[in-house]
Amino acid sequence: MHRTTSTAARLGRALAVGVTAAVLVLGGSGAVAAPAVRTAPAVGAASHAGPYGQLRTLAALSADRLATADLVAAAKYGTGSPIDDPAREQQVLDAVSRQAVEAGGDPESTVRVFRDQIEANKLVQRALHRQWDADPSSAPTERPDLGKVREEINRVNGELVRALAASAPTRTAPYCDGLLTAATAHVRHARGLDTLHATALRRALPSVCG
Ligand SMILES: C=C(O[C@@H]1C=C(C(=O)O)C=C[C@H]1O)C(=O)O
Repeated sequence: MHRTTSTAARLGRALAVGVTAAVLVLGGSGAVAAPAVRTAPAVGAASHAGPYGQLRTLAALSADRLATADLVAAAKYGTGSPIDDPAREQQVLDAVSRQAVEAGGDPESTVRVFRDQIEANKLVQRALHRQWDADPSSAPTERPDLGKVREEINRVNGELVRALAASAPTRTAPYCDGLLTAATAHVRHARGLDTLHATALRRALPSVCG
């Protein structure tokens, strides 16, 4: 019988693709911090990369951010904490708006991109909660620390803000949509994303171009 991928397997895959997951796992013997590992392509290089490389960096960072949705979903599952947290969302949007100005980017378009990033994250969380409700044996057996996962989200947010600022001319170019589609497909295959995460990745990116 088909069995839904466990959270541990997903976390392993997230680590394998290089997403930092400094996750505090709560266990009977106390808290164990998983190792923090390297992340996506160096964003400092994004401004030197060509248009396709810049868009691939944006897609890769968006996939990094989406990988955290599995951990957030596990952190909230069975706790009564809602998937939607409007206060936290506002904090994220205020922070990225400030960071965009610091990075020489456009705060309005940065906020638009992050609204989509947040919707994509919640899309994954909702789907996983539905899966776990339908098949409790597939539900996570460990609960990540939401505060630690949010630290990781904040870190990816900062990288994404800087990558957006560094790719401003590419993002308003007429070829942006086509290149972004190709870059998204590349990241999907390189990361081995399943249908849910591939769908969410597309949901994360429609405001990048234009
Ligand atoms: C990721 C979380 O879940 C939702 C998605 C958010 C995001 O993508 O930044 C923020 C708040 C929540 O609405 C969270 O609660 O931290």
